[in-house]
Amino acid sequence: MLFQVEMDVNIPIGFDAEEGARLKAAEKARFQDLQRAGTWRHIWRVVGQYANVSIFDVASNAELHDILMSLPLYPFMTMRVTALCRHPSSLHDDDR
Ligand SMILES: O=C(O)C[C@H]1C=CC(=O)O1
Repeated sequence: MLFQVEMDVNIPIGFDAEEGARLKAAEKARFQDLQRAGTWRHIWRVVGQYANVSIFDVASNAELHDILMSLPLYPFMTMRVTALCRHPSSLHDDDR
């Protein structure tokens, strides 16, 4: 199952810089593990914002929920999730 997830990150001004750096490093490692596994299929930076648009490939809504809630930066994120399915005109068989 494919989902588009839009993530906006908002770390408050004045948040401990060392803890912020630790959380960002943990987030990057978690992201790269999920990317290698094929679960976090795509990510793009939204120009001019601390935000991304991502595509996840998961087995269930519950799996996506658990992944998103376990992200190190989750407490500082606002997310919008959109379920996707293959467009009938697509040439790509893996769009599902
Ligand atoms: O930078 C972000 O958009 C937040 C998050 C998503 C992947 C990652 O490494 O950090």
